Amino acid sequence: MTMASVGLSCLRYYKIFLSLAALLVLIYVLCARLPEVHLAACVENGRPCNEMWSMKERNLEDGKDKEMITVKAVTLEQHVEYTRQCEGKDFQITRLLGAFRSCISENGHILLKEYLSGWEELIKFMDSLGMVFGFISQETTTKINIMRGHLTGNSDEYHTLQSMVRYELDRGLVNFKELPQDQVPSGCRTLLRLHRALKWLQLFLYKLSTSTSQDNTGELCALAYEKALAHHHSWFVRQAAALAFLAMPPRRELLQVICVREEEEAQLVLSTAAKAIVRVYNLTQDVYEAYGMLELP
Ligand SMILES: CCCCCCCCCCCCC/C=C/[C@@H](O)[C@H](COP(=O)(O)O)NC(=O)CCCCCCCCCCCCCCC
Repeated sequence: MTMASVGLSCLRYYKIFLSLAALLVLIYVLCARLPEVHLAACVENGRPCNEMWSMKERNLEDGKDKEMITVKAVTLEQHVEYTRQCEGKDFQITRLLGAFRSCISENGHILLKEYLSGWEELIKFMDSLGMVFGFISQETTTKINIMRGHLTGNSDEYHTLQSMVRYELDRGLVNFKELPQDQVPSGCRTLLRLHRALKWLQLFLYKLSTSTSQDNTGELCALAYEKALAHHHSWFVRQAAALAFLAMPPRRELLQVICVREEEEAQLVLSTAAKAIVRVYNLTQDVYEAYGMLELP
């Protein structure tokens, strides 16, 4: 047997091994069972949410224009903030809304503690979808932990996004050229990763709010991902994300995790969440743009 033929057969085994590995990963992702999501026990003022919702909806005149939608959203915001409970669930859309709303201070600064609580709620959401989303949840947790590390002991400097940017820039802690291997990544760089993912989330929430039960949630995810995030990720991460999207639960199940039952309620909750996130996203984007930090390595 010549060296060339040994090399060729090794290459063949290597290819077979690679294909098998890819197939196994695919089967694992497709077969991983998402946890059984029971119908959410959504209680508001001691009554089932949908009952409360129909009452509220009846009290509002029906209208298709934007203004009417805003009126409805304001009503929802007031209610979800104080009374809406989704019993027995880790993830609470009220907490998510509360965090992303309250992270904007009166002068339009982003309060980091509240911002990170919003992210922690999103981690709970991902965790409730099962293991397939574990790597995304883990990556998010890593970024949150880096941020929490910065906040610990430097709470004044890291009180807001704006104070963090000033502090890190003044001390030369932001690296514009390359990611330093031997030091903790800066808050500016870390938050930028989360900020980019918020773009994905706002697009996804809007798509989900305007979709129907016929729409494939994985496709909605993928579309939003292509638009907002894919170009920031390596080839490997893009493949892993594509596999995770295949395992996205159907819309109906997602809505159960969010704890809404009726279509109208779903649209309101999702678009309200998207709006709250857009405000945070835009304010953050302005800061990163102003300091030329949108491409931090
Ligand atoms: C529930 C569905 C989840 C779909 C999530 C879509 C985003 C998918 C891509 C995430 C890939 C994460 C893998 C690692 C990426 C990192 O390379 C990359 C760059 O970091 P580096 O510069 O330090 O290397 N990291 C990141 O971009 C940070 C990604 C953070 C992902 C956050 C995703 C949040 C998803 C929240 C879903 C919640 C839906 C809520 C509905 C009410």
